[in-house]
This record gives sequence, C-alpha cells and structure tokens, in this order.
Amino acid sequence: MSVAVLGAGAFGTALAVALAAKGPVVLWGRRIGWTGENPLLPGVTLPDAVTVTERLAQARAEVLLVVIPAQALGGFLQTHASALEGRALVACAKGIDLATGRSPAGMLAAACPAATVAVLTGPSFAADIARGLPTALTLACADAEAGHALQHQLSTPALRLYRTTDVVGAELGGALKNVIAIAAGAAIGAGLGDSARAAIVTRGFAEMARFAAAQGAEPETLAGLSGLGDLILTATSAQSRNFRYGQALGQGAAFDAAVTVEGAATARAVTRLAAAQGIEMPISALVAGLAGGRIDVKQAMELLLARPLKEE
Ligand SMILES: NC(=O)C1=CN([C@@H]2O[C@H](COP(=O)(O)OP(=O)(O)OC[C@H]3O[C@@H](n4cnc5c(N)ncnc54)[C@H](O)[C@@H]3O)[C@@H](O)[C@H]2O)C=CC1
Ligand SMILES: O=C(CO)COP(=O)(O)O
Repeated sequence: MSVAVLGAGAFGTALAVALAAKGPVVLWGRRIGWTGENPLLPGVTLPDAVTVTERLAQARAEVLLVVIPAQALGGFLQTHASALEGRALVACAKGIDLATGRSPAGMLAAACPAATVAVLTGPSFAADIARGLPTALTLACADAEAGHALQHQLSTPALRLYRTTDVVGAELGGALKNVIAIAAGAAIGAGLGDSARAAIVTRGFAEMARFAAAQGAEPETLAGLSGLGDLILTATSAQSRNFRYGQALGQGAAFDAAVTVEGAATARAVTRLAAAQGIEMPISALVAGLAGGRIDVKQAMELLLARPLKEE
C-alpha cells in the first residue's frame, strides 16, 4: 500500500514521520519553504523514507491522508479534487466548513464521489506523534471492510487505531471538542478556576453529544477517543492551540492570527447549524460570540450563569 500525506503543516508532517516507520511516504505541501525540519514541528527530523514535494502529481498513492485545515479544504478541493478521485481518502482535519456546513469527510465525499472516504481523529498532539509517543486514535469508515484495511495499514507500534463505522460521530467529536477547549481556555485565562473549567468541559460535552446525536452519531462514539478523549486532552493542555487561544481571549491578550485554531470558525458554523435545527448549544454560541469580539468572557460567564436552572 502506498501512502501520501496532503498538507505539510504540523500534523501532516507528524503523520508522515510516524507512517515512515512502515514504508515510504510522500508529504505534499503547497509551499514548503523548509528542508529537513518543519518550523511548525520544531525538533523533528524527517526520516529518509519521507519524500517532501510541492508537486501533487508525485503524491499519487493508494491512500491519501488529507491534513489541510477545515476552512482551507474547500479551496484546495476546488483546484485539486480530480487528482484525489477514486482513492482512499482519510480526512484528518477537525472542523466544520463555514461556507457549506460540511465536515472534512463530507467535503471530500462531495468533491470525489468515487473515492472511499475515512476519518482519522482522536487525542493526539502532532509533537507527540512525531516523537513516537504512544497514541490511540479512531479510524472511521462507513465501509467496514475498507475501514478494517485502513486500520491495519495506518497503525504503527506506537499509533494504535480503533475502528468504527460511525463517521459522523467520529468527525463531530473532533470538531466540537475544539470549540469547548476554547471555552475552557477562556475560563482559565480569565482566572475563573479549575472548577469552572470542569463545569464547562462537562456541560460542553453534553452539548457536543446532543448536537452529534441529532446528526445521527452513536452516543458511544462521542464517549470514546474522538469525543471525550480528545476533549480531555485539548481542554487541559497548554499544548493545544485552541486552549491557548481561549486563554488569550480570557486574558484580553493578543493571539497570533497565523496559528491554526479550528474551533473559532467551527463555533460559528455549529452555532448556525444548531440554531437552524433548534438544538441548544449555549457554550458554543458564546465561543462564537467571544471569537467574533461581540462579547467578553465576563459577559459570557454572566450569560451562562443566568440560564434557567434545569435537570442535569
Ligand atoms: N497539530 C496537531 O496537533 C493536530 C492537528 N489536527 C488537525 O489537523 C489539521 C491541520 O492542522 P495542523 O497541521 O496542525 O495545522 P498547521 O497550521 O500546522 O498547518 C496547516 C498547513 O495547511 C497548509 N494549507 C493551508 N491551506 C492550504 C491549501 N489551500 N492547500 C494546501 N495546503 C494548505 C498550510 O500551508 C500549512 O502547512 C487541523 O484540522 C487540525 O485540527 C489534528 C490532530 C492534531
Ligand atoms: O486536535 C488536537 C489534539 O488532539 C490538536 O489540538 P489543537 O489544534 O488545539 O492544537
């Protein structure tokens, strides 16, 4: 099986490094601008088995891991979908596209109807994967046989993949936890304390599960690696960009706009979808307001605490 990774950011590079333990990997990026060490993944030297290229024609593998941020994926597919058609495409981004309301796998399936689409998601920082630290992720594919094959093709001794056919649940777990991680970071940044963070994470998980169930996801998926697992990681670690962005919001501090923070746009996308479907997502709506500069953390907390008392 030949593998290529599309998107040479921190996560794409880390996946290429991990999979190079099993054989040659092509890593494609639109503008590389570095050799040997990706500045987005400092301290990691690429193994010889990884070929880095800016030519998409060189990435003609049977399995393509698509690791382009959710809000950039639509633009990429407009230009390059034909080069991806008919392959096994593994969506690795965690977000919901603002323009279409689609998940990355949904965008891939729409752009490449003859492809087999899968999802790789779950708790994993790029730096951990690249260093070969133990990681467990979810591989989701509606086609159980193809999912089984991909699970074995993409697992390594350190990267343990669990399999599911619940693509919707796996993707929403990864997308929505970023939104709640921003809220958790904002609480910590504003000095509201660990108890407030625990409340936000728990009630945030409830709204993740509520939204996902309404889209047809299995509750077990949300309680697994891609939902709860990734939420725990992202809402408690300063390694997370979403958490750090939330912290900056809570502190009223500036944040580098060049850093990928999927949860900001996803908060807007999911708030819009939830409103259209009559689903309550108060924390996500407040994150959308915070990210859009319409409210501050003090107002957000006042709004949350003023909500009617209800059953858990
Ligand atoms: N960094 C991490 O620890 C993890 C990231 N992810 C997910 O992976 C996705 C990518 O994140 P990172 O690699 O960390 O981001 P990053 O910011 O490190 O890199 C993003 C890369 O995408 C490229 N890119 C942007 N627009 C593009 C386009 N139109 N065509 C081709 N390439 C384009 C950029 O040039 C850059 O190399 C995100 O959805 C993120 O949530 C998932 C798990 C872990
Ligand atoms: O998805 C991730 C960990 O599983 C990475 O989180 P950040 O994008 O917040 O850094």
